Formats: sequence, C-alpha cells, structure tokens
Amino acid sequence: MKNANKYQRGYFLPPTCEMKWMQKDYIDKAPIWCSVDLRDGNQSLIIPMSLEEKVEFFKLLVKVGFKEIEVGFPAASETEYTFLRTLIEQNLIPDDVTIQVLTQSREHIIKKTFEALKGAKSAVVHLYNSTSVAQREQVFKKSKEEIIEIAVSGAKLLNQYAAETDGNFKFEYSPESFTGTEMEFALDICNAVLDVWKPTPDNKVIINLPVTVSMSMPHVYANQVEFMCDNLKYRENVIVSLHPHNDRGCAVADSEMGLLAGADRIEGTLFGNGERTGNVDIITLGLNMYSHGVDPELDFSNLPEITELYERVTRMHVYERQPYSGQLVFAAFSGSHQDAIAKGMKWREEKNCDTWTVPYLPLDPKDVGRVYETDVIRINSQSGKGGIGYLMEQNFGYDLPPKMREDFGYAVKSVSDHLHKELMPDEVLGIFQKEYVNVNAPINLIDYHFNRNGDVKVDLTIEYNGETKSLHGKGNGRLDAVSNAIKENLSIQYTNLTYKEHALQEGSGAQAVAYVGITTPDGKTVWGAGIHDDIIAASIQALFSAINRMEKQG
Ligand SMILES: CC(=O)SCCNC(=O)CCNC(=O)[C@H](O)C(C)(C)COP(=O)(O)OP(=O)(O)OC[C@H]1O[C@@H](n2cnc3c(N)ncnc32)[C@H](O)[C@@H]1OP(=O)(O)O
Ligand SMILES: CC(C)C(=O)C(=O)O
Repeated sequence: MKNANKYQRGYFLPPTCEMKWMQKDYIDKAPIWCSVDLRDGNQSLIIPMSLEEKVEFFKLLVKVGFKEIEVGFPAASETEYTFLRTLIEQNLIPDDVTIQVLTQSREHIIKKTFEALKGAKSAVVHLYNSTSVAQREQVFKKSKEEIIEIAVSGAKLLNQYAAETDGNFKFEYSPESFTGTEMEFALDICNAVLDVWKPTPDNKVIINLPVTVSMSMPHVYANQVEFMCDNLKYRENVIVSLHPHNDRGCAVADSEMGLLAGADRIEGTLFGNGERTGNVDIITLGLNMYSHGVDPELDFSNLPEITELYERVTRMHVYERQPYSGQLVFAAFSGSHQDAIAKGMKWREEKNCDTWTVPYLPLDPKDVGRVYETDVIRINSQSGKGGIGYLMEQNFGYDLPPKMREDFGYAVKSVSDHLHKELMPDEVLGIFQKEYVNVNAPINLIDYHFNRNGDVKVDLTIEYNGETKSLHGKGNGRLDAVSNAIKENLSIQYTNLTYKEHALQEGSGAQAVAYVGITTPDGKTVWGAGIHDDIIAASIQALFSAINRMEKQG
C-alpha cells in the first residue's frame, strides 16, 4: 500500500495515562444497557424501518430486557415523530423502560423534540454536538469557545423546555466525535454542560463518550475513558456512557476496556447494526460477559427468534460468523474439532459437570437457543470419525464400534468429497443404511434354528446367489456356529470376528442393531450391520452384511 503516508495517527492520548484498568481481567457486572437500534441502527439502513416495523422491533427490545431504548430522532422525519407519538399514545412503553431521543443543539430541533415527547412519563433527552478538530475546522468553522457555546446553549434550552413540559426528563450529552477531540477539550466541554445541568444524586446526568469513528487501538480509548472518569466534575452524579462504532473492528474491545476503565453504561445495537461498520454488538458484549460467568441481565436465550425478526424488519443479514448469533458459529466441520467436541460432550455427561469446558465451544449452544443435533457437528469432506460417530449416536441412536466409526467416516467423507457438498444428518444415515445394514446378496438369511448340547448347533436356511441352501454348523456361541456353517460350506474365508449389539429405540417396539467386523485373508477389516426386532436375527444379518460387503469388494 503505497499511500500510507497519507494517513496520520489522528487520535488523542490524555495528558496522563494511569492505566488502572489494566489490572482488571474481566467485567464483573452488567452495565446499564441502552439500545440505539431504533436510532443509530435505523438511520444507517438502506430503507429505514416503517412505523409498524419500529413498533415490532421496540417490543423485541423490551422483551430482551432493555430498560433504556433510544427510539429515534423525532425531529428527523414524520415517521420518527409519529413513532414516538404512537409509543406514548398507545401506551406501549412499560413503566420500567425509559425511552431516549436524540437532538442536535439547535432550538427548532429541541422544540420539536419536546413536542414529540408530550405525555411521556419519563425520557432521556440526548443532546450532541461535534467537538473533534476535523469538525471544528471543516464543518463548523468555529473556535473551541464557540463550540462550547453550542453545547452550553443547547444544555440551557433542554433545561428550559423540560421545565415547560410535563414529564420526568433526564439529560444526556455527547461530545460527538470524542475520539477525534483533544482530551482536555472534551473534558472542558463536558464540564461546561454539567455546570448547566448541575446533576444531583436524584437527577443524574449521562455523559456519553462516543467512538463516533474509531481512530486508535482499544487501550488508547480505555485511557481516554479513564481520564474522563477521573476528571469529570460531579462524577458521583454522572453516568459515564460509551457508544463505540466499529471502523477498526474494535467496538467490542473498546467497550470492554472502556468498562474496565470506569464506564457505567453502553449504547449499542443488536448484531452491531449502525453507521458504516456499525455500532457495538450488544449480543456479543452480553454473551462475552455470560461466558465469563456474569449475568448480562439481557435475555439472549432465543437468538434464532431475535435474528429472524431483526433480519425481517431491517432487511439486513446476520453474517454467518457473527459471534454467538451467526449460522456457523457453533459448527464444526473439521475432523479433529468434531472429535474433541464429541469427547468433551461425553466427558460432561459422564462427570456430570457443572461448568462448561467443552473444547472449541466457548458457550453452550443450547443457552442461546441452538441445537446440538443440527448446529454443532456438520459433515463434509473435512469431517472425521469422531464427529460422524457422534452424529449417528446423538441423532439416530447408533453407537458404532470405534473401528467401524473410522470405516464409516471414510465412506461418508468420500461421498461428500465427490458430491462437493455438505451432507445433512439424514443423508449420513442414508449412507449407513445403504452401505452397511442388512446387505443381503450374495447371502440372504431365510431361517435358522439353534440347539445347545455342549456346543451350540445351528440349522441354517439361506439363499446363496439365488439358490436356496441348508447349512449346518457348530461353535461356542450362536454367531460362531453361524459363522462356521458359512465358512465350512461356502468356502468363504475370514478371521477375527468382532461383535457389538445394542437396543435401538426405547419401548415395546424396540429394534436391535448388531455390528460385525471380519478380517479378510489380505488383512482388511470389513464391517456390516444388522437391524431386526430379534437380536439373534440382527446379529446374523450383521455377519451376513459384513460377508456380503467383503464378497462385493472382491
Ligand atoms: C454521529 C451521529 O450519528 S449524530 C446523529 C445523526 N443523525 C441524523 O443526522 C439523522 C437525522 N437528521 C436529520 O434528519 C437532519 O439532519 C435534521 C432534521 C436533524 C436537520 O436537518 P437540516 O437542518 O435540514 O440539515 P443538516 O443536518 O444538514 O444541518 C446542518 C447544519 O446543522 C449544524 N449542526 C449539525 N449538527 C449539529 C449539532 N449537533 N448541533 C448544532 N448544530 C448542528 C451544521 O453545522 C449545519 O449548520 P449550517 O446550516 O450552519 O451549515
Ligand atoms: C450522537 C452520537 C452519540 C452518535 O451517534 C455517535 O457519535 O456515533
């Protein structure tokens, strides 16, 4: 990239960086969450949401558990205004939820905002103006004092309009483009606004420090937040809020480090929707906490339902690898991952574990509404015996012997490789049934009778290459007797018979499955399976399947 010198390190470190936040290694309690889906999320959509869509999304946010929801920029458009009026007039705002509205520091916009708020029991009125060097120079063409004056005059107007309007109003101020602002100036402008609002324990003020555009690595932002937290006036009556955007892909890290550095509140969106690369994804932040054992106080136990509604009303798509919510984020296609997951799951079951330690899965997919059967082990040509065996056991109840898993694993991989596609669980089962189960040519079982007098003796009726034959054999067990009858009468050779059986389903209609492995004269093991209501018949079928497969393979 030959133009790197076009860019400079355009971020502002505070005059002091104590980095106390570095001593902490996790976030020990949920912050105050504020959803800005209906404002920042909405203002960045190709087609902003309709009134009905906003109402539906608002209800979802309430259901998830947000207690603060920025519902829009009521002075922006008729839909925004009508949406707020609808929430108020149709009494859609639960008592424990506070709505928030955004306004520029311009009188006609503030006036319209308060008009839209009439009848609201409570609301946060969020005032912003840009404070960055770039915006001061290029957009506002104003000095620092003049920029402070925009903020202070707006703050005074909020006092005035709030006093003239019924309702319980809290105030929020954002030095927009905070990360492009000199920290001393950001502090001065916030303190000037706080001097107008004079927060008290009963009337706290929110100071929001947005990463309007991300310009630095997360530790720089953490130092900026720590500096503000340590130096803001009225700190005990100020709620420090963060609003990170994701331009450098660091919005989650910015938020987490900012919380360690002393912030109390997070503004973000579901799935990180928002301007450009988006806002911070609150689902990721919340579930990051959850997977550290901390309750995020938001309910993400049904992410598929949340995803469906979000995709429908925003017309956005949740990326397949979006943390926690993407279609593929719990999926393991590759053999060694599948093997470790299958063993980890078994370990959990056997040890009755309380804590979650399954390899490759940072969180139990069930906790967010995903299902092991279809979301975790997925089969393609990269898969292995561990995963394929696990799938057969979990989905269909077949507990194949370890060596047979390997054989079946290669059969399944080969089909996937040749078709060049993922195989669904039913297709995997289909391969098993077609390749291994009750294979009945050239030998087909017709009837059998055993009697025991010392050795076990068998009278066997079979079809061999279409011809009915009666065979007799004896051995030290039933399967041994059948095997000897075949070997002695049909000159078919093999050794080392391996056998396993189990019931297939619970209950009266239960079937049994038997698995048999035999070693061919050239040392290869060939497997077969038999399924029957009767376990003896299942085991003979399994043996015949193995022999028939050996004969076919030549
Ligand atoms: C980082 C963020 O996401 S901030 C939120 C951004 N969201 C939005 O802008 C969506 C909603 N906005 C809108 O619908 C419109 O911008 C409105 C209705 C608010 C205002 O519309 P208009 O006045 O027609 O246009 P516009 O926003 O371009 O106004 C720009 C003027 O406002 C000034 N301005 C911009 N922001 C602010 C502010 N926060 N406080 C005071 N003045 C401001 C600009 O300096 C400019 O002044 P000028 O007329 O002297 O050049
Ligand atoms: C209004 C402010 C908080 C904002 O949306 C931003 O800075 O991104």
